[in-house]
Amino acid sequence: MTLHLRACTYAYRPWARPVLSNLDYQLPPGVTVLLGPNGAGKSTLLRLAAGVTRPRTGNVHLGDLPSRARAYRGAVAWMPQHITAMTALTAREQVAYTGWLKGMNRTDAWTASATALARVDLADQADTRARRLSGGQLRRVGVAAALVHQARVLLLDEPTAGMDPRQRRIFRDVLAALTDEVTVLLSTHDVADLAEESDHVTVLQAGRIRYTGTTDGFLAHAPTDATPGRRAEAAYTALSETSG
Ligand SMILES: Nc1ncnc2c1ncn2[C@@H]1O[C@H](COP(=O)(O)OP(=O)(O)OP(=O)(O)O)[C@@H](O)[C@H]1O
Repeated sequence: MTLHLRACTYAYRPWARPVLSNLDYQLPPGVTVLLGPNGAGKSTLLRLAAGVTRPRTGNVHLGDLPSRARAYRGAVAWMPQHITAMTALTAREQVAYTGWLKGMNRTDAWTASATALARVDLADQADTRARRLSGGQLRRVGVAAALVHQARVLLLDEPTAGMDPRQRRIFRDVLAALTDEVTVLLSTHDVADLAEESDHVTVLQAGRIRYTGTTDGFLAHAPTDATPGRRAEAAYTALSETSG
């Protein structure tokens, strides 16, 4: 089942210039990294894909399922850019609560919460109140919440922001361990860290798709003398500079 945004236009105010205008986007299978400068519209695209924001015109589907359908919200997980610590809840309770909101029963959500926290290396903080966690730990709670209900599509808004290098590596391991049935779209400014390990790259600029395709195709935009290990950054810079 493919997630498809068709002719989507979105503006935050009726009179404002649209952030996304007549955008067509089809999410390929595997892991896609969404790149773009601040304000390009990455979070907006992810919110539309998650069904938490409706396009002014156009539509969003997962296969035949429209984003307004209840089943759509069960099939898609969204990790917002800003994770809110729920007052008085522990990390495990917060993740379990997300599972319950997504339709799991209480027992399954409680069990799956512990598993998801272990996957992001946060088992030792499961009983800590979420509001006492560091920024990087809270982001891992956000990733765990996205993993908890076995969604088919994961939409992750800057999942590695604020994570230390070890945690970023663990996050890459989490992605690598996902089964082929799971499709991922994640936004990041960590171009070097994530882009070279993804299957696909999408570059968004001022609400338009500047590039979408395989990671190899993306890296081919790097100059031939680009330093090994910095090819993704070089490719991104080259694409940004040649934008029309
Ligand atoms: N709640 C809002 N109200 C009004 N304008 C908004 C709102 N959220 C975002 N915008 C505007 O929409 C545009 C796209 O924002 P968006 O957050 O989607 O970009 P982004 O690519 O995710 O940026 P960043 O990399 O900084 O997170 C920006 O011009 C931003 O100012």
